[in-house]
Amino acid sequence: MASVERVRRIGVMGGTFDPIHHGHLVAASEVQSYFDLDEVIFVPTGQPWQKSDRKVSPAEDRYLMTVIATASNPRFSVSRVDIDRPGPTYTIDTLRDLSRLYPDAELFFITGADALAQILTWRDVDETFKLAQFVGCTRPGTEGLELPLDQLPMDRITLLEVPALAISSTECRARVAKGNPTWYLVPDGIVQYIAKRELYTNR
Ligand SMILES: Nc1ncnc2c1ncn2[C@@H]1O[C@H](COP(=O)(O)OP(=O)(O)OP(=O)(O)O)[C@@H](O)[C@H]1O
Ligand SMILES: O=C(O)c1ccc[n+]([C@@H]2O[C@H](COP(=O)([O-])O)[C@@H](O)[C@H]2O)c1
Repeated sequence: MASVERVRRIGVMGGTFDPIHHGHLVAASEVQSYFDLDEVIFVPTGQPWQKSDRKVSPAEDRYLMTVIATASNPRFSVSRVDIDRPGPTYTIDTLRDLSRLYPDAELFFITGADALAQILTWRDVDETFKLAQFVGCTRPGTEGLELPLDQLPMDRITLLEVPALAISSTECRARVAKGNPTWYLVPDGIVQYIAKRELYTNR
């Protein structure tokens, strides 16, 4: 009897990753395991339009850091779709591009609770929910955050408790600027890449 092939399940972890840290990696790993995902694709943003009030490192640096941080996990990969698309980055475009590349796959877009709480401000959000299921991971500091539950399609959203890592890219950048260590907050290769490229030194 011919075996029935399971639909491929792909996680999509979008982020600015400036820099990528262990909070991102643990969230992706937990969602991969919980939903038995075949793969998690990390997608660094091109131009994060909701962060236009701050200086964001060059996309190639953020892309390379994401490659370095994910290289050792056989289920993790990195996509350039957002950094190669000109203009502001919208998740609707990310998911359209990935749906074209993986037409038969089921997509799971992974966010932290803070990003999920802002999701109604995203472009074409109704359409976005049609292209992927959403997974909102708990994140320290977001405990009191109110999700607009009555306005969200909760049948397309799973809230997942992940091991709490109180790490943010903002804190990592601030530590580098002050000369404090980031060892063990980010993978070793990222500490070394930040030093080599002199990122976040405000020079
Ligand atoms: N420690 C964490 N635990 C769980 N999710 C996280 C954590 N840090 C970031 N995320 C989620 O990862 C995604 C990408 O995050 P992003 O690259 O903006 O990192 P960040 O640490 O929030 O950055 P910044 O401090 O610069 O705003 C977002 O959905 C965010 O909510
Ligand atoms: O689609 C949008 O309008 C939109 C607005 C803000 C953020 N996002 C996406 O949310 C993910 C996390 O974003 P950030 O800025 O918190 O790193 C990343 O994939 C962004 O492209 C998407």
